Amino acid sequence: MQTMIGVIGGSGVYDIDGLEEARWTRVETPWGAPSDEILVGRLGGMPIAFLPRHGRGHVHSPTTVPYRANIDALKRLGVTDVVSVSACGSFREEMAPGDFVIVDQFIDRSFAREKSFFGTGCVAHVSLAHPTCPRLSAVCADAARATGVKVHMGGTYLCMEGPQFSTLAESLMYRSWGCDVIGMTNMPEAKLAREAELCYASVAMVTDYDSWHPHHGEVDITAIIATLGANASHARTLVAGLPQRLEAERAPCPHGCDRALDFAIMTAPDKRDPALLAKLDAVAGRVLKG
Ligand SMILES: CSC[C@H]1O[C@H](OP(=O)(O)O)[C@H](O)[C@@H]1O
Ligand SMILES: Nc1ncnc2[nH]cnc12
Repeated sequence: MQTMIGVIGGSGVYDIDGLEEARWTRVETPWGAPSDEILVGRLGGMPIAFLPRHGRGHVHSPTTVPYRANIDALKRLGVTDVVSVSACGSFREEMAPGDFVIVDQFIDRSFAREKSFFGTGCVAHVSLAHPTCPRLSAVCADAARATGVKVHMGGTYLCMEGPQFSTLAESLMYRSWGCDVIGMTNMPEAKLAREAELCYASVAMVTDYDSWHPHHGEVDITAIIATLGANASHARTLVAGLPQRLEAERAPCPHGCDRALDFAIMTAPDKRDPALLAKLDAVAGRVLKG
């Protein structure tokens, strides 16, 4: 199978440059419209799809991002490896604004979002103990280091609902839980990527110290936006470095991301809802066909 990179650009990252044969494409999905058209093309000879998570012009809030449509659309286009690029607050002194954190764990505190492609008529339970792909994460870390930014390998991302930032009490509590960074979007994105059998890596770019830090006061969106600009430029350089670090002919994921549904579907074949099965054509076609 051919490798195809899918990049989901977060706040401040609404396009990428350097693509050959680039065109913005509208993709319809059974889960509605994705956040925006998707920029498809080739980068360093490798097929790539770029989707701005909030849409160009930042239209969608973290709650209204159509997460299922976004992941389905990338899968439908042939994407095999999803790189999520996000802004985040930091709970660690050493994870400073401008640093990149290659996230490997999540605590999901979001509550107003659809979190699964499956449900009544086709129930599935995928494993999420290791929600990111170590192979793809290592590639992202290497590409991030090459941009010159400080890279932290591994970190726990607290996903809050938002759109308001945390209270001081919440910020202190998340810190006491051992969280490293905080954002509003990587869940349910990572869960859905796993259900869709896509490798998923999360590059979290620190913009602020949330509100716990005694010397940095509360989160200030103006300061965040100032940091976003430099982070976004490093993110674009990181993305440009991905194709040379990935195999064009893709070996199966050694961590099994691309086989996550092998034993996950619980609903007996004769009890499955044909309407839901039809919606699952891209996400679960591999295991539902035949
Ligand atoms: C602009 S600060 C808050 C906003 O930024 C992050 O977005 P993304 O994860 O898409 O980069 C954060 O999650 C909030 O949505
Ligand atoms: N402190 C913060 N909390 C939640 N999301 C963020 N995105 C960037 N900074 C953030």
